[in-house]
Amino acid sequence: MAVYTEVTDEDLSSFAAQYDLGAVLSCKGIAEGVENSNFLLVTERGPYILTLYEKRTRKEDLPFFLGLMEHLAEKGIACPLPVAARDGVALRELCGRPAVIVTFLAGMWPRRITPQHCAQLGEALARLHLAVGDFRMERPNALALPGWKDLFARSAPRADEVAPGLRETLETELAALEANWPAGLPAGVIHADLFPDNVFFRGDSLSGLIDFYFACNDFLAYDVAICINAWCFEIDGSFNATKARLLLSNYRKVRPLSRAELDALPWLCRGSAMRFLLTRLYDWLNHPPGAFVRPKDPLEYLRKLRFHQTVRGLGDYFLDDSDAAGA
Ligand SMILES: Nc1ncnc2c1ncn2[C@@H]1O[C@H](COP(=O)(O)OP(=O)(O)O)[C@@H](O)[C@H]1O
Ligand SMILES: N[C@@H](CCOP(=O)(O)O)C(=O)O
Repeated sequence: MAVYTEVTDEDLSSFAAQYDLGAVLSCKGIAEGVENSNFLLVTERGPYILTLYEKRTRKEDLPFFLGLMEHLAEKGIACPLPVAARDGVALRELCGRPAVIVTFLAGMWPRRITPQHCAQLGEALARLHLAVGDFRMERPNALALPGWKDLFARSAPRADEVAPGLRETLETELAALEANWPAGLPAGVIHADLFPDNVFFRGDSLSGLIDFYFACNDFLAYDVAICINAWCFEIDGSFNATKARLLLSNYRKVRPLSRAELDALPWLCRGSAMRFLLTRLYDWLNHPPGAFVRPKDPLEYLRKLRFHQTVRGLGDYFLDDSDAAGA
């Protein structure tokens, strides 16, 4: 994350006094991430994460996110669990922001992605998709086509400052996505931001998933496309087919992918590239002065988008049906 809201010692002590967590021993802003303000809060009971929800996280969506984490934890998915204060309520307010304490998840996110990380990710993503099958709350995806158009409209006047011709590229691609976006694929609750920094490993084993604050209802295969973009490209921009093959084959061992989902992958990958290109572009152009945050590079996602624009089917990803659909 980042830290957008500073919390004074006095604010923190009266906030923590509402919980049965003992005295606060330390509270330190976490530099990673970009969306919300996160602090590592150490109390007499151990380490916790204190999150203050910022700009893109709407207060009315918080019961969905917190309910989802509780549901997943009950289903045996390792993820943070909201901690209730003495009155039984987890969602509170601190420094004028909605705020929650969640349990601390041990592990580290992988700085250098290996094919084995991708294999474990594929299985964990499919398990997540099965585990939410009976989660009854819903949240439409605010960052689907209408949300992309809105972000584009707000960034378009200055887009060419980031790369010459970017405005026109985005406009043309949005029209193509609108004309070709798949319909009727299997849908459910997706994580929607399962990047390497949201997946923890202990040693070589995946130990848990965090950051459910973009979770929403959408096509399950769109979550797969988000992961392909986030995990299967190298720093030099090249696509790593071995990583994608392992991600897909381990996913489908738990949840098979239909023919329609496979055929839709190129468009889902283009849409996912567009989504992260647009949020990064908007954040790049609207960086809050003085905030403790490192905006992410929008052009990384422009390069990924350009790659997917050349793809016509699974073969262009050097994948075939047996990699993805089942042997
Ligand atoms: N439950 C948790 N357990 C351990 N570390 C966490 C937990 N939640 C967040 N973190 C730490 O905070 C960082 C940012 O959290 P994240 O939820 O990704 O923030 P944001 O929503 O702002 O992107 C993570 O990379 C991790 O280092
Ligand atoms: N994953 C997004 C940014 C959101 O950051 P996170 O800290 O919530 O993972 C991106 O890379 O653009």
